Parts: sequence; C-alpha cells; structure tokens
Amino acid sequence: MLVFNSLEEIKDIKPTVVALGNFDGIHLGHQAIIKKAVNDATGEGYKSAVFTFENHPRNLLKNTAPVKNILYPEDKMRIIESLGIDYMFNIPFTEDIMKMEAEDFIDEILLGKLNMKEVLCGFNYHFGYKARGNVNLLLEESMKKDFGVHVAEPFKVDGQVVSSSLIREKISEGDMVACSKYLGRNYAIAGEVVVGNRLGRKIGFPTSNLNIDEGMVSPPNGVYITKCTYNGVAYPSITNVGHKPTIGVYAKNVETHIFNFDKELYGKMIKVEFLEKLRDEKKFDSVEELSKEITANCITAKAYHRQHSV
Ligand SMILES: Cc1cc2nc3c(=O)[nH]c(=O)nc-3n(C[C@H](O)[C@H](O)[C@H](O)COP(=O)(O)O)c2cc1C
Ligand SMILES: Nc1ncnc2c1ncn2[C@@H]1O[C@H](COP(=O)(O)OP(=O)(O)O)[C@@H](O)[C@H]1O
Repeated sequence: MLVFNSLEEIKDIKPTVVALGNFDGIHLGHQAIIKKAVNDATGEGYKSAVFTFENHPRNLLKNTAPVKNILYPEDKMRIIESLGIDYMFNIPFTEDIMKMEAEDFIDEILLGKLNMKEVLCGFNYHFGYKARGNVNLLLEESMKKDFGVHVAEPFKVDGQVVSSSLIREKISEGDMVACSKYLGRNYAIAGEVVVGNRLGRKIGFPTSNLNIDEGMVSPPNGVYITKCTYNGVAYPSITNVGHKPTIGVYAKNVETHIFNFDKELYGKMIKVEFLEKLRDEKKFDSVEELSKEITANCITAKAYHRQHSV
C-alpha cells in the first residue's frame, strides 16, 4: 500500500475507486465499504484507495468536546492495508481544507489529485465547507463530471446500526463482547512494554505494562480476560486497567499477566486483545487480599480460555 501524508505529496496516481470517510475503528460497516472499493477497483482495472483525515475534523471546530480515537494511526493503516487497499491518503485536516467548498473538494482533490473514477461512502457522509457536501451533491456532480457513486446503506448487527460513536460508548462501558461484535475483531491496545513498580513479580503475578494515551478511548478501570500477542504468538492472559489504588497513586495504565510465560518484555511490542470484563478495579486493605483475589480471577480467566480455546 502506498501512503500519502499530505496533499502536496500526491502525484502520478492511476485511476482510482475511492472510499471516503473517517474510518475510526474500521468497524464492520467501514470494512464493507473498503472491501467493496477493493472489489470494484479489481473489476475495473483501477487502483483502490482510502481517503481519510489524519486528525478528526470535529477537533478543529471550536466549542466541541474533542473526539477520542479508537485506533492509533499506525493500527488504522495496518488494518486498511490488510483489506487490500492500494493507496492510502492520510491527509491533515487544516483550515484551508475546512474552508473548501464541497464542489472544489470534488474537483481539486478527488478528481484533480486522486484521479477518482468511482467514489464510495456511507449514507451520512458529509464534506466541504460547513459540511454542505453530502450524498446528493456527489450524485449530482457525478452526472456532470462522469464518475461513479456508491452509497453504503447503514450496516447493522442484530438490528443495531454500527458506528464509531457506538463503539466508543461500548469501550467506555467495558462492554468488550459488544465491541468484538461490531468491530469484527477484538478491541485491542498495542504498544511498547514499559517498566512498572516491579512489584508484580514479588506478589507472584508479573505483568507487562502499557501506558494509556489520554487522547484515545480506553476501557474503564477493571480486570479483563485478554489475549496477548508477542512476536506473532497469541497467549492467554488477564489484564488490569487502572490506577492500582491498593499500592499507591498511579496514572491509568494497562498491565497484563500472561499465563505460563516467563520472558522479559521491557521495550518489546505487545498487543492486548480484550475479550470480556471480569470485575471493577478495587482498593484492597492489603496486598495479600489483592493477591488472593487475583488468584481467583486467574482461575476464572483460565477456565474461559480453555472453553474458548484461546
Ligand atoms: C489480574 C489483575 C488484577 C488486578 N486488580 C487490582 C485491583 O483490583 N486493585 C489494585 O489496586 N490493583 C490491581 N492489580 C494491579 C496490581 O496492584 C499490580 O499488578 C501490582 O501491584 C504490580 O504492579 P507493577 O506491575 O507496577 O509492579 C491487578 C493486577 C492484575 C494482574
Ligand atoms: N507471565 C508474565 N506475564 C507478563 N509479563 C511477564 C511475565 N513473565 C515475565 N514478564 C515480564 O516481567 C516483567 C514484569 O515484572 P513486574 O515485577 O510485574 O514488573 P513491572 O513493574 O515492570 O510490571 C516485565 O518485563 C514483563 O514483560
């Protein structure tokens, strides 16, 4: 996949089928649009492309609460690439783009820069100054300018329309089962293992710690059944998300105890997939009590892993 990180970099683009959207989370609805772009492009002998903004457009508007992302940019890119996309346009959303009239966005960017022959987007996609551009405008312009338009209907799972905001809500509620259902994969946090308080090993449960980026959505404090991937191998695991109130005052982080595993992972990349929430995080009266509870949680998690053959 060829990645373009600014409008200026874009040149020598072969005719494209372009999927337009924010695509935060790349949930099942997004995947349907992206897969159709790949399919249509293959059928027509065109290149498939995703056009997305690097920063959430809503975060440039004043007086609105910042949108927290579900996926880190590198994870978003990796998933888009795995779906078979040829070109990824990951463009900063600037004042200039914000002020661009919808028709100019079509002429200058989609047709002018991206060599677009067909566009795919969701039924509620808006673009251009004051979000005046919509599906109707795309259809009108397509007649005059000779490009194809495919509008995706709302994608539903169990009668529920899947959306990034629904998934943000489910992550913040700790409803990991719903997240897996809507994402079509498990919700995950990946990163580099950082040094903690080195207490885990002492109490019999060494953990690999990841910092939490406050700009991202994160699950609520609590204990989760997880799967941890290191070096391409997935291990059954259990994870605490929170501040470890029993042992002190710490920033929220994600710490994972991998079952039947004994390796130093500081500085290594791991991915933690969240399968199910077991309980809320608690402040225990002693480390012994905490340790007893963790032992019980591990028994429950191991039974889950056996049952689900993780
Ligand atoms: C499965 C699991 C459950 C945990 N639950 C709690 C909890 O409810 N309350 C708490 O204060 N700490 C909890 N912890 C965090 C421990 O306090 C922490 O792992 C231990 O102090 C080691 O911290 P360190 O990795 O920074 O050395 C939990 C850890 C694990 C692995
Ligand atoms: N079973 C395991 N699960 C998770 N991490 C483990 C495991 N065994 C060893 N480790 C490694 O041991 C170290 C964690 O030990 P710990 O005493 O909990 O220190 P920390 O405070 O850094 O979490 C990390 O480097 C971690 O990668």
